[in-house]
Amino acid sequence: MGILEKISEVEKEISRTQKNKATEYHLGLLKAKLAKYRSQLLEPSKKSEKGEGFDVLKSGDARVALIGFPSVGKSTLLSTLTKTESEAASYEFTTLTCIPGVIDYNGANIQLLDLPGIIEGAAQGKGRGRQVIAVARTADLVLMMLDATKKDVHRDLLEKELESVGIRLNKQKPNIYFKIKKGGGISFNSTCPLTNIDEKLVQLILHEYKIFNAEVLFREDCNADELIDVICANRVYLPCLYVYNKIDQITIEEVDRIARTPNSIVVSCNMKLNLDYLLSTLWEYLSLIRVYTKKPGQPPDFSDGLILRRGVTVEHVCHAIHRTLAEQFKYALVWGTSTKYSPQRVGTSHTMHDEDVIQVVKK
Ligand SMILES: Nc1nc2c(ncn2[C@@H]2O[C@H](COP(=O)(O)OP(=O)(O)OP(=O)(O)O)[C@@H](O)[C@H]2O)c(=O)[nH]1
Ligand SMILES: [K+]
Ligand SMILES: [Mg+2]
Repeated sequence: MGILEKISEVEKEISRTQKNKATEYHLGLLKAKLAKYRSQLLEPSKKSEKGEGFDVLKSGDARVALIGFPSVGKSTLLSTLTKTESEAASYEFTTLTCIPGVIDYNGANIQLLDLPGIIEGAAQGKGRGRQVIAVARTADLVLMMLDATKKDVHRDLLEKELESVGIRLNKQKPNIYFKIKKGGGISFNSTCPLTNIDEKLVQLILHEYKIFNAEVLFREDCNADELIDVICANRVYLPCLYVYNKIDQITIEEVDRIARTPNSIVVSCNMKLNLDYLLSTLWEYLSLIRVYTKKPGQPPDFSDGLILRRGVTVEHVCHAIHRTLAEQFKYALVWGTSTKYSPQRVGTSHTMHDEDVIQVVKK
């Protein structure tokens, strides 16, 4: 019997079995069996190694990857926040591929990717861990879903998995200037006192990587790990939101404690608790802003804002409106929190805020 047949046999048996006190144990065993078969299905065979079903086209204004242990409620969240249905069930490894959905929020399209659960050893290729992690690297944000009824070890384990493949969560890229040279040895400098590393250690590390000519300038007090990250150059720095699901199952004191930990949000997907707050936090963490355009003598077009990133300037806005607008730019009028007066006349280098209104005046 093939693995898929075994799975469907067990599924049939589960649906045949009446749910009551007497069958509790039997049902539990069946579910464990189902999870075992499903995890076997996840073992990378030569075929699935390539990541079939995982190369989903990037679309929309931002991409969010759902990472978590099996059965924490990832698919339930996707089905709740988007128009896409992703199968959710009480057994582990229900989801086997990458399922994209779209969150429509503040006029932005945020691509949400439901993924198979990952477990310890994922980075080494356990289950579909490697494919899942590869998808996470392409995201603008990791939404790490955790089961609020379980201990915090899950969070540490997942962080370690992602760390081990070069994903850095809620960390800035170390401020070290590093450039490999053709000759001249290693030039080492710093603009601040270094308490974790010295010239000798830097040299040792660089030699380990067979680098003998380079310029290294520490602009902050970094340690050896951070230097290695810069040398390796393939690290990705992603914001991460820890979303604790199933708070309907824990005490209010526990909810309160978890909600106070950094970068964490408490929700219940089943009860639809706190999902609005989750969305507004996602928006913040993705650094998304809306900018509304206005034609002279007309009210702003609030129905169709431009979705941009925090920190964009008027020049970026011009490019987003039309390819050639920046060349014809004379000045712009801006209303909103980015200016002292409303409206204020600004140039191309002015930085825009969320919900600003702009009117571009051409030459
Ligand atoms: N009590 C409670 N159960 C929930 C909640 N959200 C989801 N669940 C249940 O948790 C189980 C697993 O949900 P899924 O959405 O399949 O979880 P998943 O993380 O996608 O699981 P895999 O795809 O197997 O990794 C289901 O039985 C859900 O009904 C919640 O807020 N509270
Ligand atoms: K599940
Ligand atoms: Mg799922």
